[in-house]
Amino acid sequence: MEHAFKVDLRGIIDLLSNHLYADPSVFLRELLQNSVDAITAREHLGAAFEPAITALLHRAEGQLPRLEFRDNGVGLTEAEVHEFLATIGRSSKRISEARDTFLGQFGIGLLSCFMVSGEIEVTTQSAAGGPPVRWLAQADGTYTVEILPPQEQLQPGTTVILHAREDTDFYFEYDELRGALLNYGQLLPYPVHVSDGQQYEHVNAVLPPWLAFAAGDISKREEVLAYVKRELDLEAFDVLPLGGEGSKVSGVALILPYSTQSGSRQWHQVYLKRMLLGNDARNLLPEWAFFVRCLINVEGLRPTASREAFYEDDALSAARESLDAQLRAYIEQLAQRDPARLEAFIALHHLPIKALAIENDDFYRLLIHEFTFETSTGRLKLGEYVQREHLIRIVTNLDQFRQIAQIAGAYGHSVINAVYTYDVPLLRKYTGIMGKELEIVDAQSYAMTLENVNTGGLNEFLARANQVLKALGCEVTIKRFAPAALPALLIVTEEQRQLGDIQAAREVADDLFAEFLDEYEQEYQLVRVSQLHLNLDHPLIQELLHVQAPEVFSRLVQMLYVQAHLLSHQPMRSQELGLLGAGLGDMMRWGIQVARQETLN
Ligand SMILES: Nc1ncnc2c1ncn2[C@@H]1O[C@H](COP(=O)(O)OP(=O)(O)OP(=O)(O)O)[C@@H](O)[C@H]1O
Repeated sequence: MEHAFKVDLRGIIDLLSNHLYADPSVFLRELLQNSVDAITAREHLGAAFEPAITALLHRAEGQLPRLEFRDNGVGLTEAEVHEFLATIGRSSKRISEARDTFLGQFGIGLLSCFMVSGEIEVTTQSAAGGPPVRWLAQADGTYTVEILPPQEQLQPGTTVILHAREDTDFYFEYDELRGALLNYGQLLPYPVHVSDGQQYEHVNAVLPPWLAFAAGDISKREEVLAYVKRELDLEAFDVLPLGGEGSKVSGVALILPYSTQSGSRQWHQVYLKRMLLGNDARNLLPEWAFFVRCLINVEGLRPTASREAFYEDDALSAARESLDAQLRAYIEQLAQRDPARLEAFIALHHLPIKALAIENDDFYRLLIHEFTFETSTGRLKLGEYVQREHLIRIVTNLDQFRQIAQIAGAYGHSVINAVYTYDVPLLRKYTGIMGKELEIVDAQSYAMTLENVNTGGLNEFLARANQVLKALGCEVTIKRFAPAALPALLIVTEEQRQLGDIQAAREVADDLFAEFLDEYEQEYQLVRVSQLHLNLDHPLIQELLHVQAPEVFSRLVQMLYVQAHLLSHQPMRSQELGLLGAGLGDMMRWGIQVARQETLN
């Protein structure tokens, strides 16, 4: 036996309201869209008429409001009412030859009215003639069809009547209704009016200036920026037109005036055939473009049933590629025409731009020289850096960078501090794309490049100096290096640095934490010592070689150590602070002694 499916309309309404549509106000979008389609269909018949869509609110004392939504479109015959209004999923538009010109196609949109009204009443006069028909549908899935007496003067068109419920009263307030119609219908090609008997408005009388700007009128630029500031509360960094001749997409991209991250919530205004679809263009814009907000109208794409996104098809890919190319072109043009503005743009949005450069070679070539890095010779654009250096030297740890930065300059090197997000992959890519070698530098291997000294005659001196600093875990070497004004350089290994941190923490910790730190410290006891490189080219070191008095010698070596320690930006432990205090005390005492001696003489 063959049976027909039964449909539980309440289940379907629940599905639509809770799972398909973002919020109940979309019933107005669906009504608008049906009216626009009906007017378009009537125009296809070649009829001459003034298209009009009107939303009329009726509010009577003590009663819930009623909305009459009228259009003078093609209307429906009795047979069409049964076929299209009363059959869920059946749409006159899908079977039409002109289906591409219509907004609707799924045959479910009208049901969204049940989200705000217990019944839907449709009165319609077909452009094909015949009597007017009234269709009255209940949310329980029952409906009646009534043939009304023919009226000579009646123009084709359709009126949908909805009755507010207690819980949906809000959507029937004049301001709310006007706002929603403006939101959805601002760009529609047919006039949309709203009235409650006292107030009246032509909702889409004024088109927003971005439409003309997108169509090529660049004189509208300032107007667009002012409009965006007023209506969207956005002081855009820049605005660029999207689309162009023959494009399915036309609109504007607003460059955000603040930094944003890829995960942050994004809004756009996306219109399909000039009807607002929603605020999400996620599948229309390239992923990397999270620093733009778009106001955009799309012509040849298919919406999903919820009408809040587009079908993933070839047309969508083509539109996305075209937007991708236009946003890139904007950045390219900034690079060529307005370097100062590009700099400001990069400063704002460097993270997404760097991410894009890492993944895209063309983009990399275009912008890599524009990125600014901290180097041992100040902040530099990579373009300036590579002109000066024959090798790119990068340091990936901040402490190491500080140590190396002290001496690199004297060797004619500049090193890049590459500790920030994307720096390393971005710079590493340079060799492959631009052909310049890159070296990741660390402080110890860098210290190896200091010039060794024949220590033959200095062994005794080195033994004494090492004896002084042994308790601090520091080994003394003697080298020649530039700058000659730097008497000593302290190089601390990563492990040693952590030990320094642990010891500094241990000194201020309470008992329980101190115990834990003690244990932790044990693990680090075996690590290599730090190294104090004394600079033989420095006059002070030359003199130190001849100092015999043990007390003076120790103090001088300790003070050289403390000075180098300070310059290396290491945390000062109580040992170093103690040495600094005692050393300064001695220096002052000795100075006073010398002064006294001079007075006596
Ligand atoms: N204002 C109207 N004038 C003339 N016909 C209408 C009107 N509103 C609805 N219809 C008819 O009712 C059918 C069903 O409308 P409904 O809004 O449910 O779906 P649709 O517009 O075809 O598709 P979608 O679900 O994508 O909106 C339409 O295909 C159209 O034939």
